[in-house]
Amino acid sequence: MNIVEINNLTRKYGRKTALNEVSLNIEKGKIVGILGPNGSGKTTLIKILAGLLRPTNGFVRINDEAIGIKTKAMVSYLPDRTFLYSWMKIKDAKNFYLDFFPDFNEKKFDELLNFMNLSMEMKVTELSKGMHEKLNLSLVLSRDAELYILDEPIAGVDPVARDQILDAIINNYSKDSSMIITTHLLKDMENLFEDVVFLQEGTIVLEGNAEDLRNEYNGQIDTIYKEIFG
Ligand SMILES: Nc1ncnc2c1ncn2[C@@H]1O[C@H](COP(=O)(O)OP(=O)(O)OP(=O)(O)O)[C@@H](O)[C@H]1O
Repeated sequence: MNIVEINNLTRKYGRKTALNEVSLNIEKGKIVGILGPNGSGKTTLIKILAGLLRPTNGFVRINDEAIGIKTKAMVSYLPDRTFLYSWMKIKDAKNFYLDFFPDFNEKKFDELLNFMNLSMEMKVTELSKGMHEKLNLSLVLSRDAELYILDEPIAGVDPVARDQILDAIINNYSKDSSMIITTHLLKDMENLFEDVVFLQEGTIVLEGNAEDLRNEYNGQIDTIYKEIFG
């Protein structure tokens, strides 16, 4: 059973083709890494899945539904930029999510916040970059969503916080849900991925089960990445 079906997807920005006839199926219950250098089309792909950008051509289905209100309700999306207001304390951010998303799980959020060493009274503007990422990730993972889409979840955090975030992702992942994650930090993240997809200039150049690729290429995904893009 596929959670995501992408068929001949093309996205252009004016003359620039950011995605060129991409086809990809993502199986339910998997954690999939979308990998590729700057400008390869990762964010474009993710924004289309999150319903924030329209394709120029082709189609995408999530749980057999065309992108729209129904799929937006199933997808919990972590953008690569912050989306909270500067007047907010963490407790306001929580209430904002509670109001907005019927699947927001308050208990899960309280536990995650505690795990991330954050507290309700902290002001959003007074958080460091890494703390901010931890908060955003706590919010996004606290939805009982079918599909989580995380764009660069550990960029800009120190190694200890990185491990903490990776643990939070692993602990909060259930086989009933699926995850799509983009990253440049393959060394840190590759063990999380069951499947990986390599994007180059808007085209898929390699995809498959991470363990199979390690065996086939006799190296880590990080090494394969450097061979392809280096
Ligand atoms: N709003 C836009 N207008 C014009 N071109 C854009 C726009 N957004 C992205 N592009 C172009 O589309 C291509 C793909 O960009 P995208 O942001 O999807 O890449 P990415 O793989 O996410 O890169 P990064 O790793 O740097 O975040 C790039 O060539 C980029 O310049």
